[in-house]
Amino acid sequence: MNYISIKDIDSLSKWVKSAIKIKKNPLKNKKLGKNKTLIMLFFNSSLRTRLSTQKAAINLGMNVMVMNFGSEGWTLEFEDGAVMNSGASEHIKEAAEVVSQYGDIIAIRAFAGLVDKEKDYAETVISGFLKHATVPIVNMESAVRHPLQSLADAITMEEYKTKHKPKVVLSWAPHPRALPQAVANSFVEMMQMQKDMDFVITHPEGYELSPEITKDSKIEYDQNKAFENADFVYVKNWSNFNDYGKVTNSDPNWTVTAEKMALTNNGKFMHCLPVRRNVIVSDEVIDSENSIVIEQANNRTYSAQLVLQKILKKL
Ligand SMILES: CCC[C@H](NC(=O)CCC(=O)O)C(=O)O
Ligand SMILES: NC(=O)OP(=O)(O)O
Repeated sequence: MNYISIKDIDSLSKWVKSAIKIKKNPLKNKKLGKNKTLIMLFFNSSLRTRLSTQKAAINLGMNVMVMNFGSEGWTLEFEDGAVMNSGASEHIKEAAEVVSQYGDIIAIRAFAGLVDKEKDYAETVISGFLKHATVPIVNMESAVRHPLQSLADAITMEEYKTKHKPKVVLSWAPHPRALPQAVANSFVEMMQMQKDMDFVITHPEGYELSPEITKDSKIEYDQNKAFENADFVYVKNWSNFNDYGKVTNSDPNWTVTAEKMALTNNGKFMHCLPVRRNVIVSDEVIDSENSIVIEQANNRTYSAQLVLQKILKKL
């Protein structure tokens, strides 16, 4: 069993309930991971994913090895049949098979390069590990998806929802750098699995996410209209998908302010973090009692622990 996409989950409601049960007694399965090793490979920076996934493994009694592959590992070649006479020092085939000798589960973070859309949306890096590794693979944010994050998001909304069918808004906000679409993609895919939520995506025209992700999800180009009567406001920047990897809009009118949150139904503010204060969201909003970003980050441990637990039980 691998965990690459939120769609690897057979029943989101059952997984969310199981994660909340784990949260109530996180050391219940302390023996399950005894003498099993989680290897975490980071091609990019992390705070929450690195610490929460390691904490989850420790809660299950696992050994953990962490490597900053991006700065400490060899440059990898992902093309089969490549003549390796230039940059790459090692082929993914050897790297994945060798790492598989040292661990029982491999977790990988490798962000989108945001240069070659085809390469990124082919999930080249994590697909290379999936193809050549001989142990299960967990996605800690790939080019296209961040399923540990969106499972934690689902757990958090379950804990904080106050009505049967809450209105949930995914809102773009400006950012000075070109960021991946992965977090937004996984949030959309998770929301499409929710049975009783009213979901809308809001962003400037031209900032549509991949239509293969959004499918028939509702899109509202007027942010204020989207915020009206919302119960949850999930905010995330992403770089342009159509003009791939570019920052073509930095409009500060999309920054989430108290005035915009006043349009909601006393809505909760959510963000995966890290967040650029006073660019993505004002201090007033993220410091308000309606902000649940810290509990959302806390739930990353239980999202990861449920995934690892399910994989360990199948080893
Ligand atoms: C969980 C989010 C990870 C990453 N975020 C960033 O790279 C933010 C970097 C910055 O704000 O400088 C992203 O947007 O995918
Ligand atoms: N939300 C999240 O994945 O945070 P990090 O990038 O700090 O791991």
